[in-house]
Amino acid sequence: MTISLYAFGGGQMVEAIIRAALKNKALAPETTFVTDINEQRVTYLQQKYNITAAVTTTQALQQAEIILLGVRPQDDWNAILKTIVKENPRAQVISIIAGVTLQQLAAATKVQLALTRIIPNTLTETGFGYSGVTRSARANQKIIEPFLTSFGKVDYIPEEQLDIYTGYGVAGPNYVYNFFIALTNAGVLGGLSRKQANAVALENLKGAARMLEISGKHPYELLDINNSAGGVGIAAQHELDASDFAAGVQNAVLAAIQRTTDLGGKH
Ligand SMILES: NC(=O)C1=CN([C@@H]2O[C@H](COP(=O)(O)OP(=O)(O)OC[C@H]3O[C@@H](n4cnc5c(N)ncnc54)[C@H](O)[C@@H]3O)[C@@H](O)[C@H]2O)C=CC1
Ligand SMILES: O=C(O)[C@@H]1CCC=N1
Repeated sequence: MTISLYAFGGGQMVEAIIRAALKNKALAPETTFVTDINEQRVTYLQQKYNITAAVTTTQALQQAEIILLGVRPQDDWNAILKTIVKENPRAQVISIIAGVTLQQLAAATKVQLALTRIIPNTLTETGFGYSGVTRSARANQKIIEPFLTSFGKVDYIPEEQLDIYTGYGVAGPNYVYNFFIALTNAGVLGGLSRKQANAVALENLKGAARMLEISGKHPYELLDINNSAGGVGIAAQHELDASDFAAGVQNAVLAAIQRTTDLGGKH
């Protein structure tokens, strides 16, 4: 069964959510509405997904079961919440805005809305990737869950963990993309063609992930299998251990978590 949705902000993340939710039949094009201040986005979304996208459409807002807050922390979500209170205060309101807390959202209006905060992952169409989710007292899990699970796995977490989830989990594909680039460049440096290097790295990435999943082994145990005594793997391991590899990744994650908290705090 589909649910009607009205989204404020039709940027990258809302598009990724809608694409997966339409594909998985949690949304139907005829009851999916997006408003954006950018006319080009409106035209693009309309043409690509056959949904209604517009600069404003009050009637659709009044009828929506779920309202998605898809703007950035720096945008005027305060004014959007006031519009929601005026037009449809009973809807389930889901915010994907990084760093902005339930308390900050609630403080923008006098009426208590049915708020849920999520931090979605851009891997929406893959079936992988967790959204971190924190519900307010008024949120209705039964109504929102089929929608949430249509674009990723769902992890209900305490709100204090949402910023960590954002910098670590949701920015997570970024770290993997960077690792992939570093690795494939190494293959090319070693003498493989770009095509070969990409293909080998992708297989290894998928295979190693699967190995972690099916073996249940700690990665140190898997490394032990891959590193023969006095051999090739351990020579590479020595160089990695002597480098800033681990600290670089960890510092990047900590910076992303800090940036999430700063962004929310500023607005
Ligand atoms: N891109 C990502 O990987 C993730 C993004 N998020 C969150 O999603 C939100 C959107 O991020 P992106 O899609 O990457 O940004 P984006 O910049 O692509 O999208 C924001 C959209 O909101 C529109 N907008 C701004 N003010 C508006 C208003 N008052 N009314 C209607 N539309 C308005 C903009 O024109 C733009 O199209 C942010 O709050 C971000 O923290 C959350 C998880 C992951
Ligand atoms: O870069 C961003 O702001 C979004 C939020 C988390 C990941 N991407």
